[in-house]
Amino acid sequence: IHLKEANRHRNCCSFDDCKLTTEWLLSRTRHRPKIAIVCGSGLGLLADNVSNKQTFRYEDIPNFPVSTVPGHEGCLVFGQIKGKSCVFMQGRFHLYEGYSLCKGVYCMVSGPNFETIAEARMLHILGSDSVGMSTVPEVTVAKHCGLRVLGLSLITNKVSLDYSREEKVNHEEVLQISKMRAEMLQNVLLTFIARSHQVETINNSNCIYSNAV
Ligand SMILES: O=P(O)(O)O[C@H]1O[C@H](CO)[C@@H](O)[C@H]1O
Ligand SMILES: Nc1nc2[nH]cnc2c(=O)[nH]1
Repeated sequence: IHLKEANRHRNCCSFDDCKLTTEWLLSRTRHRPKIAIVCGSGLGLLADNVSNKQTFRYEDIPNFPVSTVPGHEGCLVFGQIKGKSCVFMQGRFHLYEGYSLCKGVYCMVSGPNFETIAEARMLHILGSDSVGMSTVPEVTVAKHCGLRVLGLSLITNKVSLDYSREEKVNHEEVLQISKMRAEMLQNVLLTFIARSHQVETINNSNCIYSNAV
């Protein structure tokens, strides 16, 4: 499947676009890497010595962005190093190429009921990417107190924008998905806490990254 060139420079793909990319890759490789390495300019050779190598050109992967900079081959390379599955990105994406980080807007409604389809459509038109019933009040108060805040929200369900859609959101589904993803979130939290001293260092050096935390 090839996307039109114009589509390739969109900053964000939808959930369904990313799902298609994931399924396409999962069905073509047996590698299930836990380590991913993004190779900088001219450093694509870091992937040269992997065993059981499997290479996909970015342009052949559905919904995948393409590299435009010389020295960035534009390949996703799966392989093993010391028996561990890895994936290398031979070519990365830069702000100056028109790519940017995928940021989302979280919006809160007071609940306890879920938003109606009309309300969901309104939030969508206003630019919201996700909706919950919490977090905003806590963050507002925390910022007033001068605290630095990191909000982690688990996206548990799709919000319906369509009257013909049969499925309705329900709290049981939210709890079920939360339970399924709790371990993953726990790992994110553990890693974050373990590395929080790095964040301190980065903040103290006034690196732009500090704005993300
Ligand atoms: O925001 P938390 O408390 O995680 O729970 C969210 O999930 C519930 C909806 O199923 C609501 O209570 C909403 O606030
Ligand atoms: N407002 C809102 N809060 C949620 N919390 C979990 N799922 C939802 C949802 O679909 N809407």
